[in-house]
Amino acid sequence: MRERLVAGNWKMHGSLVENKALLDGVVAGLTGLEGVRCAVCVPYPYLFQAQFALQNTSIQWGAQNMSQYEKGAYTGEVSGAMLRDFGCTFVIVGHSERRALFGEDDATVAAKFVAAQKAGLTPILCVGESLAEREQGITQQVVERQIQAVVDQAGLDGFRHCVIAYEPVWAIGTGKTATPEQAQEVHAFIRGLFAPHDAALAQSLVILYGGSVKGSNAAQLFAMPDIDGGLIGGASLNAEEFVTICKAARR
Ligand SMILES: O=C[C@H](O)COP(=O)(O)O
Repeated sequence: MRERLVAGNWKMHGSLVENKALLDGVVAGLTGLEGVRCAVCVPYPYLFQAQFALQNTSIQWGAQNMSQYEKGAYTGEVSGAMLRDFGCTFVIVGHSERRALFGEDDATVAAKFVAAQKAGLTPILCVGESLAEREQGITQQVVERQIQAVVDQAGLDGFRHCVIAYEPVWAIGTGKTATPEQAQEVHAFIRGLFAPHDAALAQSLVILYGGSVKGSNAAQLFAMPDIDGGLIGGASLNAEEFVTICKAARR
């Protein structure tokens, strides 16, 4: 049986004071919870704060981006090894905000995926179509292209130690959630891309849904056969809401 995972993506939110309350609330709410792995992906400056608060808990932590380069003259960049130094398990790569606002193309995302694994991190690879692409009926082509770019650099083997997050861009931060059926259709499609090459790998892939997941809609989404958990933006900034979502993902 595939494991369940719920990861929070705080995006560019928080402060030392706010984070303390949020982390305390998450720890209190999730202590003793079994049947689901929980994590938070925090802004770089707060990695140490997350590590300090979560190190003796079952909750894991990670970053929201990293450099594709190992080290060197790359002003402003953060390497995978640096994230490991702060105990990160996960790093998000290819979030649609990085793709759309910071010019990350498929090849760059793939290079980051490879660099993350090299550093011992588990990449959470985000894929998903825009509203225009959905309306053109090319959701599957877009998602396949984004995944193929990573297969080209990481090989199929690269997918043995990663998480995929399907995040339709039109559902991110908009309050407009994909219906469980819409999400399931794409999740099954993603799994199906791997099945002809390696059926066991396809079955073992952890595929999260992201896009306006809330305490009130999480259970219906997580009830779908190919949805293994969620990547949670806005709702991960509220401890009670995040805990509710994590509980909804329990097996
Ligand atoms: O990484 C998380 C996604 O972008 C979803 O964000 P959201 O839950 O605020 O819609």
